[in-house]
Order: sequence, then structure tokens, then C-alpha cells
Amino acid sequence: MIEFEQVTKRFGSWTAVDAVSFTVAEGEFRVLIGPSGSGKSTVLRMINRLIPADEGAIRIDGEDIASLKPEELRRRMGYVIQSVGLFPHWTVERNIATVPGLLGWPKARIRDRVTELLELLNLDPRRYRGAYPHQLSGGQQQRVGVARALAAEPRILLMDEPFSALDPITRASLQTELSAIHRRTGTTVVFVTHDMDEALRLGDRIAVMDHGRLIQCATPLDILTRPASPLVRDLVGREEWGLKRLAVETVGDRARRQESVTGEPLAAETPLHRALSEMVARGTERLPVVDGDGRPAGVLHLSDLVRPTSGGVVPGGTA
Ligand SMILES: Nc1ncnc2c1ncn2[C@@H]1O[C@H](COP(=O)(O)OP(=O)(O)OP(=O)(O)O)[C@@H](O)[C@H]1O
Repeated sequence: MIEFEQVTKRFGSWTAVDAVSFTVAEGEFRVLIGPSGSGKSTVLRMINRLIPADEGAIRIDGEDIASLKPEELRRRMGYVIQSVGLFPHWTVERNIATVPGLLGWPKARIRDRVTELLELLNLDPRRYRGAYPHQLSGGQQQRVGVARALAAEPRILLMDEPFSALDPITRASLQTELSAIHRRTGTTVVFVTHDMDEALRLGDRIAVMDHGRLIQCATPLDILTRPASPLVRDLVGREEWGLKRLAVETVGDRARRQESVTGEPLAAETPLHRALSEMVARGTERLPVVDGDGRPAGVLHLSDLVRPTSGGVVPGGTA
């Protein structure tokens, strides 16, 4: 668990972070979003003490980070940045092995961990473990950056716009991989982005910052349907609001459990916008749904997608 209590950071007379308090639960995926200069990166870099806080307290699992050695603190956390920052003269394997090496892991364990991480990030270990960063594409370098951050099995992963320099397809596949890794490992993630679609897709909760202050911290559904201010509404945008709304709920949330129908089923965790796309592609208004074990879990009707729920329409008008 990460706790900020009334944390302030000033650069000269400029207050970059202004009395911010929040808690990130163990295992949560927390996104920080906001306009340029709103203080997101400063908040993130205070967690691993790359930037010291001026006022307030930051605690990890109840322990004030001011009482920990910065190097020790950083070894407990993974950190991924947009520019990746791999060591150019080191192989992929050596880059990934940096922190386990510092922690004194046995060689065989490090080698196995590098293999496991390359496979997890969809990089063939035989081909890439001995490669140098300049031999990799931008997306592959960022995969290695994520593998390096995860190498010593940190309980906290800090990510500062890690995918924003990537093309949309590579970005989407890394988002999917990161989500799967998060679900599998239960790592607590704090992720800075400018992109609301990325925030809605990845976050359990989204914290919106403006001028160094935290102005809303809520689930993706609440950010969409109950924006706390015009700024939050603008960040969400009106374009394709309905599809964004469908993207934050799953087929399982709306399926009619007692019904059954034949056809290729959708998994209950499929987002509703994908279900809509399937209906259009198959020319059908009903799709069978299965649970995580492949057992029948009801039927989703086209009309269920527009069924009014609380906060079901765009706040303040048409989208
Ligand atoms: N080392 C520094 N010295 C002086 N001012 C700084 C320093 N680091 C950040 N700032 C200022 O603090 C404010 C917050 O910066 P920060 O990088 O946290 O914003 P951000 O929300 O992450 O922005 P962006 O989305 O553009 O990366 C900005 O006005 C920035 O100019």
C-alpha cells in the first residue's frame, strides 16, 4: 500500500505538488492523468525518492520512506520511463539482470528469470537475450524496459508514460501484456499517462491532477459518468463517449444469466465495446457468454448495451 499524506513539493517559488493525499491499495493499478505540468511525474518520482518531498509524509506498507535508504527503496520498486534508458553497451540479458545481480541472486536463478521475462513480454529468448539495445525496435526496447523493471519481482511498479512514444498497434499490445502481467502477479502499479483511453483501459482507479492538486480519484466508470469538474469532462472528451462507456464494463456485467443461445461464445470478461463489434461483424443481436471456466454464463442482447444504468448517459448532453 502506498499512502500520500498532505504531500507538497516546490521548485523555487513554484508549487508543483500541492498538499496531495491519496492511498493506492495493495495490488491496485492506479493511473495518474492530467494536463502537462500538473505534477504527475513529480508525484511518481517522489515515491522512489528521485525527488524528495518538502512537506507531508509518504508511506509504503505503513513505513515512512524518508526513513529508508533511497537505493534500498528503489531496488524494491520497478521503474519504467518513456525513453526506456537501457544501458547501450550491455546485452538484453545483462540489462534485465541489473537489479537481481545487485541483490546477489545466484547466476542460474537470474538466467531462468531472464528467460521467463522475455517469454512473458513476447520476445524469443534465443534470439534476443544476447542482442544489444540498438538492434531492437522501439517497442522491443520498451518490452525489455518493462522486463528489467519486473526482474526482481518488485511489489510496486512505477511507470511514467512508458508507451507514449510507440505506434498505436505496439502500444495496444503492450497495454494488453501489462494488464495480463498485473492480473497474474498482483503487483501494485502507478502509471502516468496523458491519454485518457489508456487510463480508462488500464486503471482500477484514475487520479486526475491539475495545477499540482488532486481533483478526482475514481473508477473509470465514475470518471466517465460522474466527472468532478469540467476539466475531467474535457479530458474524457465527448467523441465516442458511448464506446468508451462500453469499454469500461464487461459482457458478464450485463448478460442475462438464465438464457442460452447457440453460437461462438464470448468470455464474460470481454469489454462491451468488443461485444458490440462482434454483433455487428456476425450480424446478430444475441451472443452466448461463458465464464472463466468455459461454462455457459447467459446471453448478451444488443438492447442490453443501451439499457439505462446509473450514470448511463453522457453527463451534460449528447455525445
Ligand atoms: N527539477 C525541476 N525544477 C524546476 N521545476 C520543475 C522541475 N521538475 C518539474 N518542475 C515543474 O513542476 C511542474 C510539474 O512537473 P511534472 O513533470 O510533475 O508535470 P507532469 O504533469 O508530469 O507534466 P508532463 O505531462 O508534461 O510530463 C511543472 O511546472 C514543471 O515545470
